[in-house]
Amino acid sequence: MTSASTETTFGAEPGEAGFTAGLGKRHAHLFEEFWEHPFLAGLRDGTLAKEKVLHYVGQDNQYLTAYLRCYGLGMALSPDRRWMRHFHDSAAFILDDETHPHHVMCDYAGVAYEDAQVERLAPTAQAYINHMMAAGRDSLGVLLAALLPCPWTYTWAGARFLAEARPGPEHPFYGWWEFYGTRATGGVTDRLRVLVDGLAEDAGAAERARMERAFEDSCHYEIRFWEMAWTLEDWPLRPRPA
Ligand SMILES: Cc1ncc(C[n+]2csc(CCO)c2C)c(N)n1
Repeated sequence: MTSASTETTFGAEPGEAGFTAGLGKRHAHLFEEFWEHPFLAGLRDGTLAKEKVLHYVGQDNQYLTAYLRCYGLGMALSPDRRWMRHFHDSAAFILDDETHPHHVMCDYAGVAYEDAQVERLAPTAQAYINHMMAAGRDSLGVLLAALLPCPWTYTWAGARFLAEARPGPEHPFYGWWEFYGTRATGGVTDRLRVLVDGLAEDAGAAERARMERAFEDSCHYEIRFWEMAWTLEDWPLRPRPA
């Protein structure tokens, strides 16, 4: 980490010429695939089977716990207290606010939030988590690049759906869409993009390439996470013999 990266502007707007703008352009097809996935389409038209929604909630709660641990890795890699404040505030947001979309989904499924929790991670959720945790053993830049598709895909899709469909409170997933399309929009994603842009400026070509690969893999995992919920993915490939 060079001293220049500690001067990263916190809270500025990401520039269109920056590293993350390039990531967004080069991997735009993955954002479209994310958008087109039948699970997200079901969140748009409100037709999702309850068991798919519940599978998602159980796995996603574990995913958020792992995301919090990644903030812990970020805290350990933080060059100064401004960075620590960033991870501290970001962790508080997940702990205090990000359970809301899960509550919306549990209400839809008619199941108490506590009863939707699971112990065991499905293969895709486990693989995504392992990928993020491994990025945290590389560098702050690679870690944050791996963490970026998470808010970027959700807030992008949220803002797009709110603008295109203008759903009202009668929509069964209104609170979910409103959370990612409004409350978590911009702020979370733009702040992270500014940080990744600053770190990429200081990184050498090899580290920038690892940042891009980490970002791309996380985009794929975001799509696979929908697929995991859609197919009720679990470890056994076939039912146990009787
Ligand atoms: C698989 C998966 N990907 C993204 C999110 C959304 N999300 C989770 S943590 C975070 C960062 C901001 O607090 C955001 C936007 C999710 N819930 N599950």
